[in-house]
Amino acid sequence: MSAVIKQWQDPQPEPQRPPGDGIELTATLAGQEPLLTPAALSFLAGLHRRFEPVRQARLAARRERQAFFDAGGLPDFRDDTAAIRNSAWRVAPLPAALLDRRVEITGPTDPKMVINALNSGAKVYMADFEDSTAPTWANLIAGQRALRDAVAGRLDWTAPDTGKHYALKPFEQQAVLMVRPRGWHLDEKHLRVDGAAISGSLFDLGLFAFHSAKALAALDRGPYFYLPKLQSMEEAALWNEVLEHVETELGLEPGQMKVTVLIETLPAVFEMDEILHALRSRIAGLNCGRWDYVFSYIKTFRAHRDKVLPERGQVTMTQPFLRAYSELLIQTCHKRGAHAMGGMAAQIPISGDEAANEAALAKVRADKLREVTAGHDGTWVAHPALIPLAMRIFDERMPTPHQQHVLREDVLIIRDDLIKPSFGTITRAGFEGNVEVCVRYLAAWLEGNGCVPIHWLMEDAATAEIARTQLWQWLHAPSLFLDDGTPVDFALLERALIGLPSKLAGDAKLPGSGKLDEAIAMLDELTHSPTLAEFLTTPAYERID
Ligand SMILES: CC(=O)SCCNC(=O)CCNC(=O)[C@H](O)C(C)(C)COP(=O)(O)OP(=O)(O)OC[C@H]1O[C@@H](n2cnc3c(N)ncnc32)[C@H](O)[C@@H]1OP(=O)(O)O
Ligand SMILES: O=CC(=O)O
Ligand SMILES: [Mg+2]
Repeated sequence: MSAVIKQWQDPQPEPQRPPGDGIELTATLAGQEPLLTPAALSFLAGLHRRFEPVRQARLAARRERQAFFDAGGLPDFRDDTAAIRNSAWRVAPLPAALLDRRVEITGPTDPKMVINALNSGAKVYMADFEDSTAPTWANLIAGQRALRDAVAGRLDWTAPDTGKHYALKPFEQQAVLMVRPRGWHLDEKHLRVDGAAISGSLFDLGLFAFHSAKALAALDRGPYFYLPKLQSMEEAALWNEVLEHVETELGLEPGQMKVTVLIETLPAVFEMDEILHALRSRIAGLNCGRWDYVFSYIKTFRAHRDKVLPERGQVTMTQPFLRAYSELLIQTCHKRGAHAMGGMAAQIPISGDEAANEAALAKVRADKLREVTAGHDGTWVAHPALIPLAMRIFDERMPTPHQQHVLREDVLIIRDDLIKPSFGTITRAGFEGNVEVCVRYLAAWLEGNGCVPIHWLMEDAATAEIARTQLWQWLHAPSLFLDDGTPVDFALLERALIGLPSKLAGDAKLPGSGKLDEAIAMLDELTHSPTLAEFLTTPAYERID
């Protein structure tokens, strides 16, 4: 289990800032000053002042578009951007370090994870301030420090309980570092500029770039980023402007900072060409962020009774709407000279049960085989033990560094393929499983842990969001029944919630055990609310330090 970071131990002298500069830090941790220097804060404030109005406009555009879907509208390819889709252009050539990305490991940014991931043998490590991180100030500061020290080659860590020492392998043997900042919808409440919270995206990306961009550029390693949860080409254009500005401010070459965009919202799948185009001087690929994509499908169609999905376990990548999404992503990327990255299988290794472990690994193997056969250029794993398995499959099936030559011209995907209803059932176990995952994940998150194993599946903000939005949609859809004929109603939810504390009581090591009551109350409130909350993490963020 990744440890929750508490505090730094090495206090530094207090830096001085001019009074009345409009910058306010509302939290302090011993030792945060070397990161949040006056120059770094002024750089972040500059980002905020320049880009906050546009961020707010983009968030308002999301709300407007959702109102159209709620009124019965359906997503579609845009008329006003047909010229981008229909003309010939390619993205800028990819840097050498990003040509072969066959296996990427992802994970939170505490020092042990960072060292383990960089040493793991994966081609890339995506250091995650997003789906797998609960953005407590302590986690963010420790993560930023770990990444800055890793880039500088001086990160090491000793486990306080066992005394085990962790140190980085030589640079040439490390995975290539990519950083995923939070999405546009999240604020960083601990840094306020002119009275308003700065965007979490700008804080995460800006602070990392401020400290490490020059060093990474000197190593010919970017910096490189994964950009999450975009919904439109205008949001991609905003990112491009931010990155151009950062390059200018930090004295980097134009296009030095490369990005991979997660296509993990339903609106974005209709704008993949446009997103690549908006970022064409710096984009290295798109990624099938399948878990958020399913979450977004549910959210977009919250009011569409005919698009209700079956229980989570039945929504696999072989459902027609998900297969269409992955094939269109591959076709679009390869046409434009970008990598088409696959996504995350949720299974993790199971210790102490050989048969169950083999069954879990077989599912991961099947998923990776599907990806490489479809034409993906690489994939994600959640755990280091899965790297050899994924690597073997890609090595066997992809002898070249990537397979951009696989154009998938056999694929013809139209709008209706991408929004096709899925068939399946909702069982009692599926309903109760959603309740359990929501409560346990939320409880862990409130304690500062953004990624936990539950029943040997990796659960993070994206997978938990599927469970949460499914419950809301099922409970608010008229006349919905479990496969045994039981009506899906609030009585069913109450029974599941009431039974949960006793079901979990025996597990003293349960992440989040101190926050179960708070999590139960939150889920109860979120599911009863007549409107669907856009993100679980927004109200939950108000409750963490
Ligand atoms: C939908 C999406 O966005 S997917 C992307 C976001 N999600 C992720 O990145 C998931 C990352 N994975 C994880 O956080 C973890 O693997 C978990 C929580 C699922 C399981 O963690 P644990 O229960 O600690 O796993 P386990 O005990 O088997 O770990 C064994 C070792 O591997 C390490 N490890 C596990 N996962 C990772 C990882 N992703 N990166 C680096 N090291 C890891 C552990 O730190 C531990 O190290 P140690 O032996 O030195 O102590
Ligand atoms: O970020 C990845 C996802 O699946 O969501
Ligand atoms: Mg995601």
